[in-house]
Amino acid sequence: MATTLSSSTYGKDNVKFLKVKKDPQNPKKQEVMEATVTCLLEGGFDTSYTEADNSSIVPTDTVKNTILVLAKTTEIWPIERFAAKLATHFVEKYSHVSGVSVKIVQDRWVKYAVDGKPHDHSFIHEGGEKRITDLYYKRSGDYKLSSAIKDLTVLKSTGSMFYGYNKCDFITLQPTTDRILSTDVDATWVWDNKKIGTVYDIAKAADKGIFDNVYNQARVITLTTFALENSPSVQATMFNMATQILEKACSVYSVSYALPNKHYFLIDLKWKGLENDNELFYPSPHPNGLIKCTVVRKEKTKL
Ligand SMILES: O=c1[nH]c(=O)c2[nH]c(=O)[nH]c2[nH]1
Repeated sequence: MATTLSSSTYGKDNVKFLKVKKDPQNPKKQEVMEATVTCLLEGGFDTSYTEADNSSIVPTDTVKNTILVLAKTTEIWPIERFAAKLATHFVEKYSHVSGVSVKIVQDRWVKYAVDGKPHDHSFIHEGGEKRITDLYYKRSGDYKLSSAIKDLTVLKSTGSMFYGYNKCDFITLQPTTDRILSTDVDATWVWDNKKIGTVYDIAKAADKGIFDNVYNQARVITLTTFALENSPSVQATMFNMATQILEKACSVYSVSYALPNKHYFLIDLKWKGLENDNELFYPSPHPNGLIKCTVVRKEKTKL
């Protein structure tokens, strides 16, 4: 059968390292970054697929070595800076590379307090929560950079409602003004290239603290809104969170949330003559709701 290669990309996935950064004034005062990197190349590799000609292939082993050498020899905080460093490296070094995708997933190691002050080099691994960046960079100069919080698991035991929804002959759900709300936060924000500049300006934005600031703001907004709002629905809450991030972060173009609604069902104890006033729940493993949205600023209407 006559076929043609319609698209391809390749590289190394799951490249892991932990980097220690020492304070030059006090080498026992340290920061750590544990990261998992994916780096995929595209470009003039077609004949490796279609003619078994390996001459164009930069081996995935070389891609892995590059990630580790650049992790050792360059500044890698924040992850957005390291993603830009990797992407530009491959395009600069190999003339047949036309595009690079880099994804970096950072573990959340947080210094913990000893005698009331954060210890210099002892950290807690805060659950499964990750900080993520995704960069797709093309030789033409185009790029798409996003950052994300993933698997930040939260639960509130009251302060959440759900009523007024569509009722049809398939409905069994009872309306409630008091329920448990729980989710694994997946929040992603896409950066506005017009505000950041070229891919080489990502390092400048990093120097200004933009990536760390917005990450911290997005995390605080998510957690504060989750706690303080009497949630009418997951939909309304996530829109509210995304709007606040867009209000605060002028370099962000869009904000997306993908939130599972992890159900906790009230256990019926009437058979034992016991009232269950939202005190004992069954954590239902599945199914879960899954609610997603992307929010952007409204375009200003021209007068
Ligand atoms: O916040 C919610 N949104 C829904 O769309 C939904 N659907 C449902 O059964 N429970 C909920 N809760």
